Amino acid sequence: MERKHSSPMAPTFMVSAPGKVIVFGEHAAVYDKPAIAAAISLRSYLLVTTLSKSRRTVQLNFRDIGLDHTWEIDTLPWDVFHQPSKKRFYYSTVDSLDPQFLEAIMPHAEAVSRHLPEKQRKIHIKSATAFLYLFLSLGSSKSPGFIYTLRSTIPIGAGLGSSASVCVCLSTALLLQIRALAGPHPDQPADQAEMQIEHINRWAFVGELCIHGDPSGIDNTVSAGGKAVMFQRNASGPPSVIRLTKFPKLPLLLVDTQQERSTAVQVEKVKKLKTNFPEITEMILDGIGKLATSALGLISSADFFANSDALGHLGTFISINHGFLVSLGVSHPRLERIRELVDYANIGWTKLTGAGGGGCAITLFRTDIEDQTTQELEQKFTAEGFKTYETILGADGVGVLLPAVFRSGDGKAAEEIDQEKFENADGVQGINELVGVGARENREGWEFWTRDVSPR
Ligand SMILES: Nc1ncnc2c1ncn2[C@@H]1O[C@H](COP(=O)(O)OP(=O)(O)O)[C@@H](O)[C@H]1O
Ligand SMILES: C[C@@](O)(CCOP(=O)(O)O)CC(=O)O
Repeated sequence: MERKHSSPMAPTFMVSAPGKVIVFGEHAAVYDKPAIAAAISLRSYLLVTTLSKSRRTVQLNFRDIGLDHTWEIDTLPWDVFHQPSKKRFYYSTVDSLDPQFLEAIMPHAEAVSRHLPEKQRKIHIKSATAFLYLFLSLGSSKSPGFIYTLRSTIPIGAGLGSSASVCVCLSTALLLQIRALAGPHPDQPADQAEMQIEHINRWAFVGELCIHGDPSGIDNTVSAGGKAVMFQRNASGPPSVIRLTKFPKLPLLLVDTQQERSTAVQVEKVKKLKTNFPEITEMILDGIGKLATSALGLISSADFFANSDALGHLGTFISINHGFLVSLGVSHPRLERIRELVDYANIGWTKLTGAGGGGCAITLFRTDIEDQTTQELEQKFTAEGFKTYETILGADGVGVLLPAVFRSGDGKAAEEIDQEKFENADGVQGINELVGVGARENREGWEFWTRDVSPR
């Protein structure tokens, strides 16, 4: 209730960024091989409330993981982050974390969730570290107080890029607050939008570094820009990103093993394999990269849907990619069970997506499948404790709702999204109904940075 008495200095606003599926190339992407990923319709939403001048606190309220912590702005290590020799700017490229910054943040990050078991607290500390690193890098000691409330419809740690989408939301909100972003707006020149997406993406990558250690950058790249991309990290410079503007609407099923795992652990597993068996691991990673390149050739061909063999070829690439990932040791019996059920029903081709070790699998359907067959399969998945998702590939990237008010096109009154409504939205459906991007017809307000769509 106290909130109602405060007089906000800036309007409450919201940002949103999508999750993703990696269609080809996970793990190999970390070792500079090409990979293909597409944004999906599941998203994270971050509501930013500005406090009155007298309240010099910053509150991080990550509802889905139960993290709620408030820091006094004046006690944060601004002097360390703002030393002239180390100060970074909104347009800076940061590709590694500064140990001195991390050391300065640590006592503040470790102050969170002291009442919780160690395993859960560790997750909270990582999220808090990512937030504080970005807040101190981009913000100012003179900053007013804020509340950052996050809710997501992306399952956490399931290989669908939940962490990247959170980092893209944080980076966008902070860049908007320091007025480093002029958009998005409908008349924005494409090259300006492209540059702003790039700034968002660079800082989101810094957040990913805090959560993961050694991310390739593919997740934040596709979450920030949306649609689909061919991504290749480059040891000696910025990654190459090819926007796939004509990515086909593939008939995909997404199945979640509901088996917990961490991206950092799976990436570490592959690193160890590479250290112990460098030649053979390099061969596998190289094979995965070649599959991504071949798949790109296939889906870019003008007659992809007209050619009756093309979908089958793509499916074969998916099966081979999964086989390679099994060889890297990042599958899981629950993922293999999904593959077994799909293979047995003979309805398509399956691979794990994301880091593996649990998480999700994607199945590319054949075209001639009866509805009844897929329904029976989905029932089997449910009976065995899997969760299926329907999603659309090629969703919009990061978007903004500023102020956090919806105006319906049908003459209804404007609807304000306040802290309380957002916190109390009931589950995924409640979030989608309250703030969902494109979830309701005739709803105006959300704006997206639109990438240069000229083919590259
Ligand atoms: N909804 C969320 N709220 C807060 N933190 C989140 C959320 N989703 C993801 N994260 C952060 O990202 C981590 C999961 O990242 P990761 O293991 O890479 O899974 P994913 O494959 O979904 O990205 C979590 O431990 C947490 O730190
Ligand atoms: C395994 C990897 O290629 C993808 C990880 O995806 P996710 O965090 O599981 O959504 C790691 C990376 O590219 O950073």
